[in-house]
Amino acid sequence: MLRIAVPNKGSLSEPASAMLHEAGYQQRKDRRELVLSDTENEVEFFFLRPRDIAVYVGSGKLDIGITGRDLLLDSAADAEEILQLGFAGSTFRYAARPGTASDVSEFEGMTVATSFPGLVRSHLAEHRVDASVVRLDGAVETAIQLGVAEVIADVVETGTTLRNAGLEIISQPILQSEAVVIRGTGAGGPGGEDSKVQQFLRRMQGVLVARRYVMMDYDIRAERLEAAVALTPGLESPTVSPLHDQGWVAVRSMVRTKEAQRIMDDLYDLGARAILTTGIHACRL
Ligand SMILES: Nc1ncnc2c1ncn2[C@@H]1O[C@H](COP(=O)(O)OP(=O)(O)OP(=O)(O)O)[C@@H](O)[C@H]1O
Ligand SMILES: O=P(O)(O)OC[C@H]1O[C@H](OP(=O)(O)OP(=O)(O)O)[C@H](O)[C@@H]1O
Ligand SMILES: [Mg+2]
Repeated sequence: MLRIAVPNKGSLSEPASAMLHEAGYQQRKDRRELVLSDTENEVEFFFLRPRDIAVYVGSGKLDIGITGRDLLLDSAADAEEILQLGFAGSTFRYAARPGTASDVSEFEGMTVATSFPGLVRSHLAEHRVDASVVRLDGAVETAIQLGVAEVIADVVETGTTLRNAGLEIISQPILQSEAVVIRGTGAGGPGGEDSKVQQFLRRMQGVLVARRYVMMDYDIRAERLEAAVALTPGLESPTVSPLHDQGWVAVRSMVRTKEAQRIMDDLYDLGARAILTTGIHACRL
C-alpha cells in the first residue's frame, strides 16, 4: 500500500481532497477520520496537520504527502517536491508599518514575528542580518499592533489581511508557494514504492490537464488548415480527418481552457465552422 499524507485542516485540506477524489481515490466523509484505506487503489491516506506532513514524509514513515512549498522549506525535513498542484498559491513576504524599513538589510536589531521561523531565520542569515525571530501560531499581523515585533513575515494571497492591519509589504517576496506533492530524500531514499508513486503522479497530472484543457473540434477548408492548426497546435499534433464533402477537413486538438473562447473567435474569422469544445474528465498523457 502506498502511504500518503493529506492535510486535515486549513487552506490546503479541501482542495487536496477534491483533487484526490477527481483522481479516482476514495476520500473521507467525516472530518474526524484520521486514516482511510482505499484498498481498491492500494493506497492509505493519513489526514495530518499540514505543518507535520513534511516531517512524516521526511522521516520515511509515509511515502508521499501533499503540503505547501512554504511548509516544506520551513520544516527543513529530508523531503523534496515532485509535483506542483496549482492550488493554495501564495507569496511569503515581510511587512511592517509604513516607514519601518524598505529592505531586509534594515531589519538589523529588530524583531520579526512569523509562523515560519525556519524560513525566516535562513532568509535573514542569507542576507547576513542579525534580527530576532518570534514564532507565533497565526494572526501574526497583530504582533505589530501589540508591540511584540516591528516586522512580520507571513503568507500573502490577496494582501487584504495586511491592508486591514495597516501594514505595507517590504521588498521582494521571500518565496512563491503553492500546494505540492513531496517525497522523502533521507536515508534509504525514496523506498520501494516507486512504481506506485509514479502511477499516483500520473493520476494527479491527469487531473491537472483535465482542469486546464478542453478538447476542441472544428471543420475547415483544406487550404486554410495550416493557419488553423497554428492556432490549435495541440500537445503533440492535432488529429486531422477528411470530411465527406471534398475540400473540407475536421480537426481535433486540446487547447487551454483559458484561451478557448479567443481561439474559437479566431478560428471562426479564419472560416472554421461547427467549432465545439468539450470538457476532459480524465487523461493520461
Ligand atoms: N490565504 C491563503 N491563500 C492561499 N494559501 C494560503 C493562505 N493561507 C495559507 N495558505 C497556504 O496554506 C498552507 C498553510 O496551511 P495551514 O493549514 O497551516 O494554514 P492556514 O490555511 O492558514 O490554516 P489555519 O491558519 O486555519 O490553520 C501554506 O502552504 C500556505 O501558503
Ligand atoms: O493576503 P490574504 O488574502 O489576506 O491572505 C493571507 C492571510 O491568510 C492566512 O491567514 P488565515 O486566515 O489562515 O489566519 P492565520 O493567520 O491564523 O493563519 C495567512 O496567514 C494570511 O494572514
Ligand atoms: Mg493560517
